[in-house]
This record gives sequence, structure tokens and C-alpha cells, in this order.
Amino acid sequence: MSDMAIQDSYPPEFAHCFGCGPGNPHGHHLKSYLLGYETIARFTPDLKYSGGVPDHVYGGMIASLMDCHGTASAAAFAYRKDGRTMGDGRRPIRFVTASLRVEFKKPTPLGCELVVKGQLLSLQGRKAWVDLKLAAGDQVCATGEMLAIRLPDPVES
Ligand SMILES: CCCCCCCCCCCCCCCC(=O)SCCNC(=O)CCNC(=O)[C@H](O)C(C)(C)COP(=O)(O)OP(=O)(O)OC[C@H]1O[C@@H](n2cnc3c(N)ncnc32)[C@H](O)[C@@H]1OP(=O)(O)O
Repeated sequence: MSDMAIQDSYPPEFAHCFGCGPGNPHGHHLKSYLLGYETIARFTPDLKYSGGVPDHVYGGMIASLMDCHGTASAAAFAYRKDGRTMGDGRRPIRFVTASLRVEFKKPTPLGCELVVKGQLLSLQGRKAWVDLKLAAGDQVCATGEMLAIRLPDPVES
């Protein structure tokens, strides 16, 4: 597993995301890592992120974790495809979410660590499709699929 969290390679101007930006003092600071051919993030939501009942996570938190983990995963997969290393000093590769479909399979328990995993489905040009799974222990509680779009490099003047 890479020692560097994917989000820690975001330059300061792109580090404000509430879900995962290292530069947002109020945010969740999700950290995603490349682990072989998949990505992984671990997060334990605070008890205030309850759904309709106090011991389940609300759906927006689940989608948020997939949102941030999915774009980070897309970036990590693109670095690998380009033969680059995160934090290599060149312009960082960044993706944003164009679409995210989430399927809530089981109630997600609150008060325990959630594990989000990402796998690359396809990477074509600027478009990356990422498969996502969120589990509590052995139970997959939600699955998702993201289309992430790579931000173009600015034109040098
Ligand atoms: C933009 C400035 C951001 C600045 C800040 C950057 C911050 C980087 C750090 C991020 C840190 C963590 C982030 C956490 C995850 C978020 O929360 S990201 C925030 C939520 N997402 C957004 O705000 C994105 C809003 N959408 C957009 O800005 C623009 O629609 C996009 C996604 C950049 C695409 O616009 P574009 O660059 O003009 O590209 P466009 O030519 O429209 O589309 C490219 C291709 O994708 C396809 N496509 C685009 N959208 C869709 C869609 N929804 N469904 C299907 N296909 C689509 C197009 O058809 C096209 O396909 P081809 O013709 O090439 O085959």
C-alpha cells in the first residue's frame, strides 16, 4: 500500500473539499490509499450522522464517502496508467464527479468503522468509471458506480 494518502497529493488550491480536503479544518478528512489494483479508505462516522434511526448511518454520508473515495481512486488509477507517482512534483492529476449512482443494500451501522473500496472499471481519455463498495465488517451495505472526469491541464501562456 502506498504510504501517501491520495488526498495528501492534492495541491492547496484543490484541498478544500468538506469530505476529504486536507485543507478544510471542519471537514471529514477522508484518506484513500492505493492498495494493489484497488483503493481503500476507512472512516468511522460520528454518532451525529444518524439516519432515520439512531444506530444507522444516513445515506448522504454514504454517498459522500463514495464521492470522495471515487474521485481519489480515479486519480490514483490515472497516475498508474500514466506511469506517474503521486507527489512527483508535476501538475497533479485531478478528477471531479460527473455522476454517482449509489445502491443502498443494507442499513449501514453507526458507531463502527466503514471500509470503502474502489476498483477501476474503465479509463478512456478523461473519463474514469469506478466501481465502489462500502462495508461494515463483512457486510457490504452499499455499492456504487462513478463516472469521474479528469480536469484538463491549464493552457500554458
Ligand atoms: C470544474 C472545476 C472544478 C474545480 C475544483 C477541482 C477540485 C479537484 C479536487 C477534487 C477534490 C475532491 C472532490 C470530491 C468529489 C466531488 O465532490 S467533485 C464535486 C462535484 N462535482 C462537480 O462539481 C462537477 C461539476 N461538473 C463539471 O464541472 C463538468 O460537468 C465536468 C464534470 C468537469 C465536465 O465538464 P467538461 O470538462 O466541460 O467536460 P465535457 O466535455 O462536458 O465532458 C467530458 C466527457 O464526459 C462526459 N460527461 C460529462 N458529464 C457527464 C455525465 N454526468 N454523465 C455522462 N457523461 C458525462 C461528456 O459527454 C464527455 O464525453 P466525450 O464527449 O468526451 O465522450
